[in-house]
Amino acid sequence: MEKQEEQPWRVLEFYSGIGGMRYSLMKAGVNAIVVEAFDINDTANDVYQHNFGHRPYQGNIQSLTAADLDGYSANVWLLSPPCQPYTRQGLQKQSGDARAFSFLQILELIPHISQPPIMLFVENVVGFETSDTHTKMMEILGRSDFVTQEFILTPLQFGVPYSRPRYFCLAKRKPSTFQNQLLNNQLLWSPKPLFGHKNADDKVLCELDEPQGSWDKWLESCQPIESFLEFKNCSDHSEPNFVGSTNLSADTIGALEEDEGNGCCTSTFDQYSVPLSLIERWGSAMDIVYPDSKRCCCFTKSYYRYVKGTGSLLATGQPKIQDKASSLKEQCLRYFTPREVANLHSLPESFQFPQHISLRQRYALLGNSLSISVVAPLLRYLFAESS
Ligand SMILES: C[S@@+](CC[C@H](N)C(=O)[O-])C[C@H]1O[C@@H](n2cnc3c(N)ncnc32)[C@H](O)[C@@H]1O
Repeated sequence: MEKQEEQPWRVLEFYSGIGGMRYSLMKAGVNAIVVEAFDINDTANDVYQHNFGHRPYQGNIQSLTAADLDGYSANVWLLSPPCQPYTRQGLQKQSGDARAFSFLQILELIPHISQPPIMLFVENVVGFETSDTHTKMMEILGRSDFVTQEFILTPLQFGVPYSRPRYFCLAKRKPSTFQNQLLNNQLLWSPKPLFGHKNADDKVLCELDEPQGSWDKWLESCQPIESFLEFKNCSDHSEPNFVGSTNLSADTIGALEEDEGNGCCTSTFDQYSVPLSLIERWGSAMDIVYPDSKRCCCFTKSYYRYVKGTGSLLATGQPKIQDKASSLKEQCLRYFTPREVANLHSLPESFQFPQHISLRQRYALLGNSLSISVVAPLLRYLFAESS
């Protein structure tokens, strides 16, 4: 779809979830409107509607036709398709996984749309870039006259103490061009081009190629986890030790009340403490961080349901027992609250869950979402200097 000067870009948000792409677009500050969002999940759509006042189209993306898409006169597509076909925990069936069908099918429609999108943005897990779905995506984009630049980036590179490396594909249809055309057809591991490093010479290009080993060097410039917490202490429920003057968010209180209503919690903060039985059984597999840590692990949709590999736990014990030798039981371990996970995903303060969304659903929806601190600068770069 061609665009008139000064008109806002018309965006379609596929696999919208709780709206991470839309928040990123807002944060990027580009002149764009989301003309429709699409998600099959009722609960995700409740949250999206609660925050944006618009309910996404609730159907299977696989059933959309070229005529349906023509009807939106959109010129930008944002897509964050399911990642299970490519995750290490999954069976890695890639394009053979039913959850990958809708993504390939929607891309296959591009040549059949009377005015195809000018820009495309795809987010997925690391591992996608070596999948056969990726090969097919690149083949369709090439056939449809798109030029691509790909990135693997993590919030750690943007000052956020959160390790969530993700794959991103930015695509522009000719004659549109990227700000830095030297990076066409490359996979980059550095955010430098997003910060206006326009004239990439060979030296910079080598640096951009560095795989993840070098991520540690970004840690020093990250804020401590403490800046993302809404409360610190899990041991003394009568006197919660709030960080700064912040009170618990309406979100957290909502989740607590709702779960108390189900009779599964006796004291306000109990549901965030890690039970001793879990510590005894899984202690050695837990990723434990402290308020002054500069890194925590990726929160997945199974956080709070399973311990291993689903996200970090917070030790809120006194600094003097912050050493490995001290018993885990003394370290006062707790889960990050949904609001804290939202903060680490850089969702805005205004983001809220409707009351009826349970604690587990909140974690699941957040685990599926994305880092706005990473996606916003990528979108700004994608939209820049488009001709
Ligand atoms: C990785 S999540 C994307 C989350 C989103 N970016 C956010 O910020 O919350 C994938 C989303 O795609 C939705 N989904 C998966 N398959 C779908 C399909 N065939 N049609 C419509 N939505 C689908 C899921 O319900 C889920 O919300």
